[in-house]
Amino acid sequence: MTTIGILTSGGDCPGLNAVIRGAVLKGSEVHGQEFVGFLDGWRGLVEGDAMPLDRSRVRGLSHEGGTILGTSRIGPFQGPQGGAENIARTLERLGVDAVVAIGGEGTAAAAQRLFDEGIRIVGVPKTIDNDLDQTDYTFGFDTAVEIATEAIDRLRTTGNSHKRCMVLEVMGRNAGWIALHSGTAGGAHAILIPEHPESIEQICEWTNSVRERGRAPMVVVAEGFTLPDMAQAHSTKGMDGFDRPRLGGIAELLAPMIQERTGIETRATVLGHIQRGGVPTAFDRVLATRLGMAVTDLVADEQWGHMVALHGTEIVRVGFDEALVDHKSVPAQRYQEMRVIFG
Ligand SMILES: Nc1ncnc2c1ncn2[C@@H]1O[C@H](COP(=O)(O)OP(=O)(O)OP(=O)(O)O)[C@@H](O)[C@H]1O
Ligand SMILES: O=P(O)(O)OC[C@H]1O[C@](O)(CO)[C@@H](O)[C@@H]1O
Ligand SMILES: [Mg+2]
Repeated sequence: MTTIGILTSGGDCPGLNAVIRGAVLKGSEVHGQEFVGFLDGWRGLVEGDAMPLDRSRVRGLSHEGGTILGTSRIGPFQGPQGGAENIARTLERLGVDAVVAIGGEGTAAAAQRLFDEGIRIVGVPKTIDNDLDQTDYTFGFDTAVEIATEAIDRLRTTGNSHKRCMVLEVMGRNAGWIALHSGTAGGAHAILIPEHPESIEQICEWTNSVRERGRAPMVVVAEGFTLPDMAQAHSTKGMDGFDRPRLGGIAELLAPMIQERTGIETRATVLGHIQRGGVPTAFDRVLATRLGMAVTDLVADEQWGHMVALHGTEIVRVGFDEALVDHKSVPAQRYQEMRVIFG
């Protein structure tokens, strides 16, 4: 009998619970596996803090947002109990044979290091940012885009009523996927993403041309966007749990610049964690459930150091090392495709 320890790490996102449910149901039914859940991401693994996970615990979970296991940005190499050797001892003490880490590119990087040092670990890709390579989509992204699109629709009506320029800031860290997809779906007049800096003059040219047609400009900006003279993404919120700058606030910076240069009254909205909360879309529930089920096969086949991924409509297996070669950024051509209709 194989016992699997599941953990969720990094920012939470809708669909995590559906993965856990998919894994527990298929693993116990098809492979005779048993499950425990490590609490609060890598912290639970490092400290041996786990809860039992059986069929009854995962009942009805596919539509529930968040993660029943909790999550954090604490790393597996941090603290006196961290590091592969200590973790191996903890796993042995708890009778856990394999670890399933559900997370984004940061979690995959940590899992790769643990795998290199002998831990039997596999992964499931997740993040609203959609920036993990070697998978076409991560669950959570579709839900975030849906929420951001609804925000654009709502900002549009109030913007139109007051003839204002509305600037919406969305998440994504150093990737512009949420901005590009929600901006496209919501018909934004300009979409600003980290991969492709735009000057304030260009942004104002777009907003002016919208006003000249008698419309209220709608600008969507990703939190990681930079103007050409900015050395790094705007950050005034200090560091995260892994000592990286927390991004955000670029919309508040841009709005007065646009207003001053164009004379159009401008308002900024920062959507924030609303993008990560609540129920997953049907697409995310299906993807998450399939990934959760597939990861139990990966464990049964002892294919350590791999994660399940979406290629087209198929669930496939890829090495963490392959997924970590590149960060999945918005390609120039994908941005240019939309940019020709800005303004
Ligand atoms: N290169 C690394 N080596 C060791 N640990 C890492 C590494 N990168 C990230 N981690 C650990 O894994 C945690 C999760 O990574 P991160 O915070 O980047 O989120 P993520 O998995 O990318 O998910 P999301 O982007 O959705 O928040 C980090 O907070 C950190 O503790
Ligand atoms: O929840 P926290 O720690 O504030 O992190 C916010 C970050 O997490 C994400 O939501 C997911 O990686 C990013 O888009 C955002 O920059
Ligand atoms: Mg990430």
